[in-house]
Amino acid sequence: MNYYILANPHAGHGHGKQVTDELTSYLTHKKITFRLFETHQPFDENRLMADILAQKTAADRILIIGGDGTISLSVNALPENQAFSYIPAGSGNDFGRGLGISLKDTIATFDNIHKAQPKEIFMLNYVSENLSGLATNNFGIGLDAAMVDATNKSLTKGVLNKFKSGQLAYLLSALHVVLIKKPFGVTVNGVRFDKAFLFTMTNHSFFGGGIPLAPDAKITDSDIHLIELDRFNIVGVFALIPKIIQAKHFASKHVHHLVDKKFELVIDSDQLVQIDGEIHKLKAGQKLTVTTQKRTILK
Ligand SMILES: Nc1ncnc2c1ncn2[C@@H]1O[C@H](COP(=O)(O)OP(=O)(O)OP(=O)(O)O)[C@@H](O)[C@H]1O
Repeated sequence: MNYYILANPHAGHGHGKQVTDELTSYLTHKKITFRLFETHQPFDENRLMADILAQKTAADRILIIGGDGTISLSVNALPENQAFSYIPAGSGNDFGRGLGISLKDTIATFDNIHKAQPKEIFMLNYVSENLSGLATNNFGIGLDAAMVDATNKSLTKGVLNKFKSGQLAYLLSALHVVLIKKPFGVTVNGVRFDKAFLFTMTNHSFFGGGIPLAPDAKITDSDIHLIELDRFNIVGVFALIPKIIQAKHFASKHVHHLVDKKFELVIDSDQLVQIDGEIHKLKAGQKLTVTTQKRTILK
């Protein structure tokens, strides 16, 4: 049995390389055979995963090293029945947090992987006219999409990530976007929201680098958690931000928490959406269906 490792050395501003070097030295020392496939440019995961799938045998294992972007792209390139393992090496690492994997101890994480039995987890499966795929973390319309868009464009993120403050970068972008983002209308599973502001679906707890947006969501079940925040007065919205970080936001009457196996929704106006931190567009009037898909992990 060989490990086929897909690694993003640039994840976590170079942490991906550190983790990969540490792991490959350990594997060599332990005489565990592996082949390493490193990304050479953004969005290389699809090509590398195709190479891996063409070369590996049924007995071989796939191990992914990187952040939330790497795992999302990699999983989208994997067939539904292909098991995988994951070692987080990004800045936000929400998927790693959702899995309950150590974000620090690479070797302990690998030792667990090496002796693991297959486990079922669930991911969001989204389908609309122009947009379909799997989300390993979350699918957000409105505020978080605007926030991710602003954060991606912001120089601030690069500076703050050097100090390992990815969460702070998201927070600062959020503060700015909260002031300028307009609410939107949406109908979801027959429920109407006229002033949706934050509208995010997830099936594990974490968002934006460790913020517990859906504290009771579990990656091991097929429930999808939808968190909707109405746009109300701006002072109130700002006051909710620390409550979200402390997982106390469900006490607010402006926060709605829907849990279901399937969400069907239509938005009233074109909106940016963020899917695992990547920005896309969803058009007004287009039906979006979100369910879950079962995947197998060794962790
Ligand atoms: N060789 C490369 N050179 C430059 N960028 C790369 C390379 N390989 C991958 N990337 C890009 O690296 C980026 C960061 O990857 P990833 O999202 O996994 O880590 P992160 O952003 O540091 O962590 P997180 O998403 O957990 O906050 C992705 O946008 C990916 O496209």
